[in-house]
Amino acid sequence: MPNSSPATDNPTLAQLLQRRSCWPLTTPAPSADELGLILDAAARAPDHAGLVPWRMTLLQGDARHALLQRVLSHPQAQTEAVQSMRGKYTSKLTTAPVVLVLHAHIQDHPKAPEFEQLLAAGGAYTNVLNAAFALGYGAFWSSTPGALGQLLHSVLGLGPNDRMLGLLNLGTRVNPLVAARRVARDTYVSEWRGD
Ligand SMILES: Cc1cc2nc3c(=O)[nH]c(=O)nc-3n(C[C@H](O)[C@H](O)[C@H](O)COP(=O)(O)O)c2cc1C
Repeated sequence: MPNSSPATDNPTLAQLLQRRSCWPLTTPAPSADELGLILDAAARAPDHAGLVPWRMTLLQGDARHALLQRVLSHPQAQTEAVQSMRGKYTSKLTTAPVVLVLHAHIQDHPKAPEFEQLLAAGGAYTNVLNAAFALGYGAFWSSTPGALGQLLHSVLGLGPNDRMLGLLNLGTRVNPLVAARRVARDTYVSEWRGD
């Protein structure tokens, strides 16, 4: 199998092969209808036993700043380590016009263990990235460094079966799109021929 991508005139696949993460992001945000479509794409992820483990808490406008303030004023945030991260937390929670706090709700299931539910959630969020890109918006999936994940878990009132999986920011790209450097396919695919 050659390692370079063959040409395709399939527009869906061509777009998928060009997807990039973009940061920073600004207004305009996706319209309500566009955002609905982007979020609906999550529900087309493969999902063992139909448990719908992916969850997203949607933040827009002033709610982003309100959540940041709740995070920073949380009793567990009154440490030097957290306060030294104020700038980073502010950037992650208030730069893009739309912020999705990503979490997975894990259920006990005899055939779908936790790791499969986390994989399904990852697939759902990747669909969100691809849908945003398809509509011409920028998106970026990032971690919750330091104590941010635990603080968001607490401020959002999540439970013991909820796992924080990061932040997905959505908005308009500030910088021009730079083509992705392709990873050679044989880095991640090996063919087993039975000999
Ligand atoms: C779960 C997860 C967490 C991530 N966290 C960060 C992060 O905190 N900071 C960062 O620079 N990139 C992070 N990334 C990587 C970016 O989202 C992005 O994939 C990377 O910059 C490569 O860009 P590309 O998607 O255009 O190839 C994360 C990716 C995943 C899947």
